[in-house]
Amino acid sequence: MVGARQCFAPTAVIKMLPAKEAETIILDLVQPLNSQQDAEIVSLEDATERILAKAIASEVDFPYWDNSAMDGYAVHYQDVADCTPDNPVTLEIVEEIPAGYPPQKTIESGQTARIFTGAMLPSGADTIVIQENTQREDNRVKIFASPEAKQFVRYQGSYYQAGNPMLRSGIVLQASDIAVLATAQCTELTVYRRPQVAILSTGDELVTPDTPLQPGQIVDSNQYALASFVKQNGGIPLCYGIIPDKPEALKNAIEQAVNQADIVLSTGGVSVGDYDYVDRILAELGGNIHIRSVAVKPGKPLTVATFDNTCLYFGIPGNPVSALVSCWRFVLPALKKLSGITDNVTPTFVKATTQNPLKAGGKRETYLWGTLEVIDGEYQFSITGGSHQSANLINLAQTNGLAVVPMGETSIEAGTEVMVMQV
Ligand SMILES: Nc1nc2c(c(=O)[nH]1)N[C@H]1C(S)=C(S)[C@@H](COP(=O)(O)OP(=O)(O)OC[C@H]3O[C@@H](n4cnc5c(N)ncnc54)[C@H](O)[C@@H]3O)O[C@H]1N2
Ligand code: MOO
Ligand SMILES: [Mg+2]
Repeated sequence: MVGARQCFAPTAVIKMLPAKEAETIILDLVQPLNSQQDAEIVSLEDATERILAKAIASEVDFPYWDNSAMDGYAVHYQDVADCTPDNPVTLEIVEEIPAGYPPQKTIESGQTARIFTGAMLPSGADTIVIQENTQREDNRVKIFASPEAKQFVRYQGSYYQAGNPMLRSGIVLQASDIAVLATAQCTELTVYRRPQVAILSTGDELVTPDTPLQPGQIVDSNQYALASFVKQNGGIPLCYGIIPDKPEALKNAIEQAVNQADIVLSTGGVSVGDYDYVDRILAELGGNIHIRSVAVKPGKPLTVATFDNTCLYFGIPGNPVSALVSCWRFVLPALKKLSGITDNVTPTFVKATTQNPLKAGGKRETYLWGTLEVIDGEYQFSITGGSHQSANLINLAQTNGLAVVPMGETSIEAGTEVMVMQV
């Protein structure tokens, strides 16, 4: 726990933690959902983007049966091992096997079956000759080229053998996984329940978007931004709306949220102003405060607290850009780990060439928003035009990358390398 701050003590006593250190502390605080108590059954149709809570093994081999990979003829390899265009071999066609129908006959030496892609290989045959290398004459076929032994046969179990591990728990199910599950005939799966994330906007100046603005008011954009962020990342947003800067009202709302949600995100009220009550209330409610400030711009005030290991609380700054940067940089890894995801929970940083000079104050790791593109196979970063102040959410729209100017550095020249966080 970072040293406790007196409620209205000077800000100088609050230690700004480097981003990486804060990320480590936060991830250490996160207790992933329990794969039994926090799991639910979903149908395959509803499983996309859900996180597997129970590893999957199939009771059936794949391919299920030996079958043909091509349209052609099923043969004994020995019968056709030496054919050439000048010295073809003629075989008797004893059966036609379309996909979906079991073969009725055993192929003897000198015989063949007409076969189609996906159809079961008849017993006796071990190789497929593609029809391009043949010429049919009634119930006979001439083979003009020798295949390789076992060519174009997809053997039972050659891709997967029943009982082996198929999909591990902790993965986010994508279309390719869904295909595997369908093939394994898993029509119902055990996935982690979605985490519940309470969202509170604090501030007397805030109104909902449908309210005509009175002087001094501002629309509560954070509620919508954070709800969207939570949904995008598999959580259930519990929208608590606007809570006034009144300690009692705020305390009640925070207490309720902490009791209801896995994660609570409040915005505003975490800096040093006289109406910034969040830290004090968290302490009064018995929260264990681990972080109060991070060396990140925008997003310096960040309170991270835990309640009896059942709820992780993020007191996020009110400025709208700071709020989203804090979510991308610090809340997302926590949300992913809590959700049961086991791999790649931390943000992805890629090396890019910046098209523009990047400026920073040097005291904090600075995140500048813009566009990340791949041009001629290399990442290029273009900073968004306009003000990069934390209140300017307008030019944050369509951002897909945040260029990072490290702490201690004040500029990065155009045309040089910069690390960019993908968002
Ligand atoms: N003397 C100092 N003042 C400030 C410092 C400091 O170190 N010393 N830090 C500044 C920084 S950095 C930030 S970031 C903000 C953080 O302030 P709070 O988290 O306490 O947030 P508020 O004061 O409540 O609001 C800040 C700003 O954001 C607007 N806001 C708040 N909530 C919303 C919302 N839901 N939707 C849209 N906009 C919102 C609010 O109107 C304020 O303009 O503190 C600086 N001050
Ligand atoms: O850190 Mo504050 O978020 O600069 O605006
Ligand atoms: Mg404030």
